[in-house]
Amino acid sequence: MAKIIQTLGIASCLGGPMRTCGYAAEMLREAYNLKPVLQNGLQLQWHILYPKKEGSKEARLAHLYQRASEFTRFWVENGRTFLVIGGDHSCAMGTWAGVMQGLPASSELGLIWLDAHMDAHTFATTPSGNIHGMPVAALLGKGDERLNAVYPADCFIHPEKFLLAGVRSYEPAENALLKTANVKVIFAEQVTDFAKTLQAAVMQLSETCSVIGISLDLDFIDPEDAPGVETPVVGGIRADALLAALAAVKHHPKLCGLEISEFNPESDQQGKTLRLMRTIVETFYADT
Ligand SMILES: NC(=[NH2+])NCCC[C@H](N)C(=O)O
Repeated sequence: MAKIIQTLGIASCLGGPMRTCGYAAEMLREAYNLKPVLQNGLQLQWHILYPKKEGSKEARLAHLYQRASEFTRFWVENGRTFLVIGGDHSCAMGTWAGVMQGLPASSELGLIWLDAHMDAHTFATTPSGNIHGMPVAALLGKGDERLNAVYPADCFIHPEKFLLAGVRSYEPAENALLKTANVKVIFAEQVTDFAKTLQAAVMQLSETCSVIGISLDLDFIDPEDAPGVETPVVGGIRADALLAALAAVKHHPKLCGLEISEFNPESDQQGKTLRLMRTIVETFYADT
């Protein structure tokens, strides 16, 4: 019997600087169409959302993330494991807002955020104006008015249930926001055995949370292994170490799903990052 994973593609690059990172879901779906036999009969059931054609960037994102949140909310309410394929990483605002809405209380969610960046800016502090540098602030309830208008819910992650790992590029203002909120940050240079780091994170969150999610920005991975991202930063965790870590935690009963973001086909090298995305999905969801 095939194992069916509900998969939401959020085909938008509106939050990032590049114009091609919205294609990840379609490209991954195509890769599965060409080679559909997956490990252990894993099957992805695709739902792909596209932004509206009209309106301001922020209004289009608000609408898109509202729709995305309805999917994850429904899946969580029904106890289904899911996969989300962004889009730029601002898609996390839709994904995890929906998860919290599907839970009896937002405090039941623990989120592990794997990223080279902190993504904890607001419109007041952003150096680039790019919303993909802001989803963490929004999810923690630390957004400014303009950012909150994009965020689709009024429930937020509790800072002690949010953990950021792999960071190696950030600006002082976002670091200050996380420090004030008391969020735990594990910098890339502090990681020696990532499987141990991830296992410890899952164990820690599982003590107080009923549901745990993982949000992966592909730029968490070293650009040597994942060159196809919008904002690469050297010194990341190698792909093998990430795969070993995902394999080590994937059977934890509280894990509700994985989100993968920031794939940029324009800077990929011979399909390396696309193949890695597929391997990540198979490693995380296949039964063995
Ligand atoms: N999701 C990402 N790739 N974020 C990168 C953000 C980079 C920089 N801190 C900015 O705000 O512009």
